[in-house]
Amino acid sequence: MEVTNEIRAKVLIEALPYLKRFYGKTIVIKYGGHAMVSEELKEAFAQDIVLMKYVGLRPVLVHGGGPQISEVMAKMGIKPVFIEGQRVTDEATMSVVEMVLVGTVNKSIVGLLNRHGGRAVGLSGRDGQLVVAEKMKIYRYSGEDRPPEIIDIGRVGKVKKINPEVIETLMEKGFLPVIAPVGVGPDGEAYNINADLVAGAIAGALKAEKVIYLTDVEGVKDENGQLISTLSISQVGQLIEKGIAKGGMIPKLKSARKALRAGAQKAHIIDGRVPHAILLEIFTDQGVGTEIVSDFGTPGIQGAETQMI
Ligand SMILES: Nc1ncnc2c1ncn2[C@@H]1O[C@H](COP(=O)(O)OP(=O)(O)O)[C@@H](O)[C@H]1O
Ligand SMILES: CC(=O)N[C@@H](CCC(=O)OP(=O)(O)O)C(=O)O
Repeated sequence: MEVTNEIRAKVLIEALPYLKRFYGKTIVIKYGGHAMVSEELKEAFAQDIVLMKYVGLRPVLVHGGGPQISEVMAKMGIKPVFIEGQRVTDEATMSVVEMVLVGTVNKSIVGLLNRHGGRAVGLSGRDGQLVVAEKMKIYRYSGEDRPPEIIDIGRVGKVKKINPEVIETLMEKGFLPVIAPVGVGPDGEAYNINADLVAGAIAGALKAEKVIYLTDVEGVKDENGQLISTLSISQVGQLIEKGIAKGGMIPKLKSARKALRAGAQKAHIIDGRVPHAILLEIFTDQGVGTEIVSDFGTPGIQGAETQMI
């Protein structure tokens, strides 16, 4: 198709209401390890983030790196094990996690963004006590008259508190924070935290306009494999309880629900394999993936879902 000047102008004008609406607003983006595939996609991703920043939005990036951790573990002869989407993390695994997330993945994203003029600064949740962690226990429902089974998954954390001052200070000075999901425990020790949970907690603490999870599926699918375009937080429990949302989708949905309850406006789960997925979501009428919205006043559907506490 020939791109005429008329089409070029139309595309820019279509973005105008979104530019006005989101000017000065904080957008938290979770960049999943599965979305960091080709060089071409990484470049498109970096352009989107830097463009957002230059048109006056305040992006904050939280990245994952699960597949990259598993790859290094495999080379070391350690077999990755996941329970409810959480990596079982013993001491040896924790060293690999921190080395890969903070030492390799974080630095390469910072480098990529800075090549595009992003003024990115890399941090882990240990810097400035940004992400205070406590040990996560997994409680599994084991029948009506029985106490829940407690599963110990090692040095895996959940977010206890976010101290956002360090990222606020960086953003005020025009820097772009890029955060690796490693938290700090009460004795200064490192905790491995699922990046979705960190992104949601940061979005909640910053009362972000949006939290966007970039992943490797179109969005959340229903029991028939059809894309759900809008989901309210009261439907999240049921999707998990019925086993429709499984594995890595569970922490995304729970974290989105938590972010919205804490004051973030909206969450989106979108396909990071689509070039410029973020721009399409924020600046066009079409919207992509699944949006998750609040429905205060509607009681949540509670069930016997496995709880990550
Ligand atoms: N209901 C669902 N809809 C869409 N994806 C789902 C659903 N349930 C489970 N998933 C799985 O969740 C995965 C995304 O989570 P994950 O692998 O952790 O990605 P990331 O590394 O991007 O965080 C998808 O690839 C898909 O296999
Ligand atoms: C506890 C836990 O599972 N932590 C994750 C942290 C990285 C992550 O979340 O990466 P993705 O977003 O790419 O999946 C892990 O070890 O894989």
